[in-house]
Amino acid sequence: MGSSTQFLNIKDVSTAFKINGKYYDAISHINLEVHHDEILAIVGESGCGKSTLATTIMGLHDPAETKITGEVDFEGTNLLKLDEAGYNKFRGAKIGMIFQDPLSALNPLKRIEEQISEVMTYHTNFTAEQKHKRVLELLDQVGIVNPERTARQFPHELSGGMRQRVIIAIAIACKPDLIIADEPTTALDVTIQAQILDVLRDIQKENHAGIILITHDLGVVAETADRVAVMYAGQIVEEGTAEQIFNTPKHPYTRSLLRSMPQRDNENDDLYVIQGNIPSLQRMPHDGDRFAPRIPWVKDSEHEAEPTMHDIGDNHKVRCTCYKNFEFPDETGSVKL
Ligand SMILES: Nc1ncnc2c1ncn2[C@@H]1O[C@H](COP(=O)(O)OP(=O)(O)OP(=O)(O)O)[C@@H](O)[C@H]1O
Repeated sequence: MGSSTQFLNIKDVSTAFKINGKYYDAISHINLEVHHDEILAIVGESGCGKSTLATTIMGLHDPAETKITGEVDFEGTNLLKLDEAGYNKFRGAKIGMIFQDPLSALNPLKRIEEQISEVMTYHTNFTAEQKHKRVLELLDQVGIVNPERTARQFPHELSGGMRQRVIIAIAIACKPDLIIADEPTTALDVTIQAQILDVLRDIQKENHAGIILITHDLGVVAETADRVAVMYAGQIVEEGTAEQIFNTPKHPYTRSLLRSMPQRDNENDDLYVIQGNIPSLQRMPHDGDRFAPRIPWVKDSEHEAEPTMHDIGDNHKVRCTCYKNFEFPDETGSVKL
């Protein structure tokens, strides 16, 4: 991946929420780059900060309740310095967003055509005729078989999968360079899920967009992503190509996630369960390896006091040194879970 295609650079970004008058970090010192023509998956358990990262990039936080530091450089503009009017020029135009629940993202009272056209009315000078043509083109691009008919329908007349296709059509209407998809297939059944992921992949290829795909589902990541950032407790703990993450995972958290993933060809139903939980924001440790309490058999001396990201070659990065000698208890045979 050449650095020339990089267009989003997230630098040292932290977002803290105000809880009972005090600020607590939900994401801490995030550094990430997104390139054109790639799908970057952000993966981790519920509560690890994936959505907070997405909404921070999109400027969707109330400044009275959140403290955001760092820089989000999008094609030369630091998004974090924009006011609401400034952000509105980017959202829907150069940055498209796809949320988990297509029903709540659509207006129940408006026909599909009107909802897709709106974004073009706001961001382009298209005539009514041009917009109509583009609506049909978009519905076709997201795999809707009868665009004319669907354009005239209301959201409640469509299935969940169709609604998610419409949401994608809205997100890509102005050919954004960046698409942020937050759990885009979680509400859908497996077959439809695969179809929607195909649509996303096709769009990324056709539009040369960069896509940030947020998911807790490693199956989705394996199907779709070019690169992967694994998040734990508000930090990135490992980053690499999909191949590096799936074939040579390093961080104990990544390895635990992979071990807890159901395998199609695995006859053994006993899935690995990661001990404990992600700490709440108020209980988040600030020193040491945040994952250490969940791998208690690893000695303190194996962890760095202040874990940093290590580039272990070919841009494969891993936080903390504890990965070096890490083994699961059943691999060493010496510790019982
Ligand atoms: N507005 C808020 N006020 C206070 N705490 C928040 C707020 N939004 C998120 N959090 C907390 O921040 C942490 C990260 O949440 P976030 O929703 O970003 O995680 P996530 O990985 O996207 O999880 P999920 O997959 O369940 O959406 C959690 O502890 C959550 O409770």
